[in-house]
Amino acid sequence: MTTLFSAVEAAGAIAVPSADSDKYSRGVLGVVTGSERYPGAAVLGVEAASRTGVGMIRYLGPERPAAMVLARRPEAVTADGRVQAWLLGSGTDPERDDDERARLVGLLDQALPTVLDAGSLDLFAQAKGPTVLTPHFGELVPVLSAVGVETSKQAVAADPATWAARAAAETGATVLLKGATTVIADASGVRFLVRAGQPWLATAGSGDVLGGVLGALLATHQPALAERPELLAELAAAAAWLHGEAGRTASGGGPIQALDVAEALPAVIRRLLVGA
Ligand SMILES: NC(=O)C1=CN([C@@H]2O[C@H](COP(=O)(O)OP(=O)(O)OC[C@H]3O[C@@H](n4cnc5c(N)ncnc54)[C@H](OP(=O)(O)O)[C@@H]3O)[C@@H](O)[C@H]2O)[C@@H](O)CC1
Ligand SMILES: Nc1ncnc2c1ncn2[C@@H]1O[C@H](COP(=O)(O)OP(=O)(O)O)[C@@H](O)[C@H]1O
Repeated sequence: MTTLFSAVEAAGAIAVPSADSDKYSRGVLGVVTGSERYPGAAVLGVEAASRTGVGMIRYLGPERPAAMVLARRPEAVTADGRVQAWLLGSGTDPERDDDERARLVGLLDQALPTVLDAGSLDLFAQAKGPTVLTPHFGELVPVLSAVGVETSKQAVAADPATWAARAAAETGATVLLKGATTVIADASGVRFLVRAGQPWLATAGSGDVLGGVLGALLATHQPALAERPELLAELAAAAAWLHGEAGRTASGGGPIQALDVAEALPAVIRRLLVGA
């Protein structure tokens, strides 16, 4: 059944720390995003994840984006270690060498909750854990083509719900198809429509911020996801709702940049949790 996702449901997706929480029990998000060409995507995703709330972020991407991530967020850790969920692909190139492919496949073999965005969308068949694909209309076309379904960006734009459901059915992943209305579909069909955002969100890097929000929600719900797979679509919808609402809050009717959206997240979450 499809429902329009609500603020109450989004509030339920926030993992609030308790007196016995520590940074590991809250959840660690591993991030492999950004490249020489698009280093900013790494900064945007890490900033968004950190402002959504997570115990720790391990940024494990290339050197230049890593330096930029640390300059913006010294809290990020660039050493290998325990991780509860992965965010892969924003700002990366799907034209990777064999070593990089083997490394990413190795991460996917861990079967942890994973967001596959942008340059990592082609790895959906290698993902072993609960996986959310986060394409825009243009990016859904090659995902479908890889499973033998030919379509076009125009066809997807004309009927996003149908194509999101088809992609979920064919790939076995949960699909978050971005747009003015974001569609979340899983194996049971279209689960949620999210219309929290507004057109000022159509700005470069906005999707990289969404990836960070979703990564944080997966990392903070890893044990629950293992018990309740249908939670994945709920978390994806919550991420789209938080992203949209943060965009609306940051904008107030005027222009915004992607980083503004990430910075507005704590206020949006505070309003959801304590109504202030
Ligand atoms: N600061 C940074 O580091 C930033 C880094 N970024 C990173 O850049 C990488 C590439 O991102 P990208 O998918 O936007 O690819 P890009 O080559 O621009 O477009 C290819 C074609 O796709 C289409 N298309 C694009 N968007 C669409 C949409 N929303 N809805 C529908 N269609 C859309 C459009 O097709 P057309 O307009 O020709 O129909 C366009 O020609 C990716 O890794 C991302 O994370 C970006 O987030 C920006 C900030
Ligand atoms: N007209 C719109 N109204 C509301 N939200 C939008 C609109 N256009 C884009 N968005 C949102 O902005 C984000 C754009 O993501 P994406 O296309 O991946 O951009 P980028 O690659 O620049 O990060 C998505 O979350 C999408 O839902």
